[in-house]
Amino acid sequence: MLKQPQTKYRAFPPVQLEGRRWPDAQLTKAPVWLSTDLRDGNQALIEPMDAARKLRMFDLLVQVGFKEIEVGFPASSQTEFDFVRKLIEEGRIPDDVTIQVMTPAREELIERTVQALAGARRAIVHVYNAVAPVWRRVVFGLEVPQVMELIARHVGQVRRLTDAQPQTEWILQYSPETFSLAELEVSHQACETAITAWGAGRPIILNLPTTVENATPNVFADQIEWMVRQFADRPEVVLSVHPHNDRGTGVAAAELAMMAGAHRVEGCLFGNGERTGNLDLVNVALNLYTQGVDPQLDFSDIDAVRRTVEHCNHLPVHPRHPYVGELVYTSFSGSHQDAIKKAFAARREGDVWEIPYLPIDPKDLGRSYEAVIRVNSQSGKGGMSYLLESEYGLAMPRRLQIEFSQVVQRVMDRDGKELTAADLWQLFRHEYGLDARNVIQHRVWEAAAGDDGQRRVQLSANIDWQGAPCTVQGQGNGPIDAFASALSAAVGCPVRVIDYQQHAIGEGADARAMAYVELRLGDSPAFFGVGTDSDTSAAAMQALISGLHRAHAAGWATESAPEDAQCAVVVA
Ligand SMILES: CC(=O)SCCNC(=O)CCNC(=O)[C@H](O)C(C)(C)COP(=O)(O)OP(=O)(O)OC[C@H]1O[C@@H](n2cnc3c(N)ncnc32)[C@H](O)[C@@H]1OP(=O)(O)O
Ligand SMILES: CC(C)C(=O)C(=O)O
Repeated sequence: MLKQPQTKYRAFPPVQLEGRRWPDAQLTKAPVWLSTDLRDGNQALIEPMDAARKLRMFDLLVQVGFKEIEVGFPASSQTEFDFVRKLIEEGRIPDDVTIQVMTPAREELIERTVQALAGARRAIVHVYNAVAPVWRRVVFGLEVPQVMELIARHVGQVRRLTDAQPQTEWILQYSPETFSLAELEVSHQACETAITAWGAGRPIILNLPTTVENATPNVFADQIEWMVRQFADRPEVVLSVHPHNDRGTGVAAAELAMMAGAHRVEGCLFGNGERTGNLDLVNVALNLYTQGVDPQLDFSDIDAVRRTVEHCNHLPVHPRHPYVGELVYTSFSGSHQDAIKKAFAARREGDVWEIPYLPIDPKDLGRSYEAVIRVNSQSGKGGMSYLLESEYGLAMPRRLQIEFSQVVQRVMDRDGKELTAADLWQLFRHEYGLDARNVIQHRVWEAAAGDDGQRRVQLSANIDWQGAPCTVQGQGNGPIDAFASALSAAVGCPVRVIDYQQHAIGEGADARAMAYVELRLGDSPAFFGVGTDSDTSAAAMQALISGLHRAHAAGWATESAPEDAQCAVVVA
């Protein structure tokens, strides 16, 4: 790269526009959309579409809701010509859809183009020629007056040929190709020349392209507002824009152009097209949708649209592509996951969509919440607890989330891979011994009230303590308290329950209790235990043993069992 790029490149000059209004405009309705997937998109493909792929794309565009579709460049090849004939002759164009075809300003090509449209109910003939200085000088070798003469002659020819087929309702589209690179006065003169040659007052679309993006989108917006002012009092003129994406700002250019007064927008699905692509129409449409504006295009099964587009174009859509990419609704990072999880929990039916890091509800586009949160080494407790809650119904207490996320992090640090919900669930079951059946049997009965008059219960349980069956007994103000005191006696060290929470998972006959206990063994730090059972007391007791096992496994143990222990629990 050059140290002094100004010796080779120069900035496009800003537009001198007094009192520009577009910066204050707000987009409140959808533009007229024109899909050029079958023309500009197609001409950029490694393998242009055959008839079958073209038809599939056409049907998709109709189904999504496009009312104007550029179906090809009939003079370019027999395939293109035949495709247009097929649509017309087989009656495949719905009454509310208008097809458009493109031709350069060349006599024999215009003639063939109009022939291709014979019998169409309504059609847009799209004539283009480049108007920017470099093209005039290098490509055509024409001065401005000769460019105007070229337009007048060829638009006049389109008029004569189409007038001879009055059964079709004709619209002319004229594109001063390379508009964004041209002097505004020259583009304006080119458009006026086309209007005059077509016949003042007859419907015409003036389509203003950034054939190659060459400036920041505000410059394009200025250019469009300047043109809008020239045609403000001519209702027969539809001002259209056709952005490309060379600087990566095709969408911004289209949006600012709409704010500047463009009525119509041309582009392709997911931004296929020459070089870095045409404007991505899905992106603009869904940007409108997220502002509460009906885009008049239906992407409620966006993945089906993507699959068809990938099939027709033989090109993949990037996993990070706005709204549609495989990863665009996924958060891996902990702080994002935490915010998303909290926002989902706070959200009530009918609320305005306010979920952090998710500009749109994936469900509106037919995507599930499944992929919203995925867990890797950048994740925290929020992410893994969201997955365990959404997939397995676990409502883990906050401190358990913190404890288990350290277990998850250790596995991540070791393996460095993503953990799925199923992986996390397996790790959780293993860590908290959910598959072990530690409480084999238990019995609880009322004991005489204590001196304080409070209720006392007596509990006896057959448990499996580290592979050895034994019976423990204890008393307390409820089954959990009684079981804690039974275990204290059995292990010879006080088992203190700091916190206990329980909830159901599943419904009806399949419902199970999920119990979470936080305990200390003697002076140990707090450990969580988790238990599950169809019986709520059994679940709680399982959780206590689970916590005890974990404390024990971490090296916290009594020195020896007291002599009056009900069973010979051997603790290391
Ligand atoms: C920005 C855009 O997307 S514009 C659309 C571009 N799309 C396509 O080109 C796809 C289809 N094109 C084709 O199949 C072919 O190019 C055809 C059939 C149109 C023409 O093929 P050819 O006659 O072999 O010409 P070629 O492809 O080399 O085109 C260049 C010629 O057309 C002229 N030309 C280019 N654009 C235009 C135009 N809009 N109006 C008039 N003449 C034009 C060039 O000056 C050049 O003329 P020259 O041969 O006298 O120097
Ligand atoms: C609108 C036409 C001429 C076009 O495809 C372009 O300029 O990119």
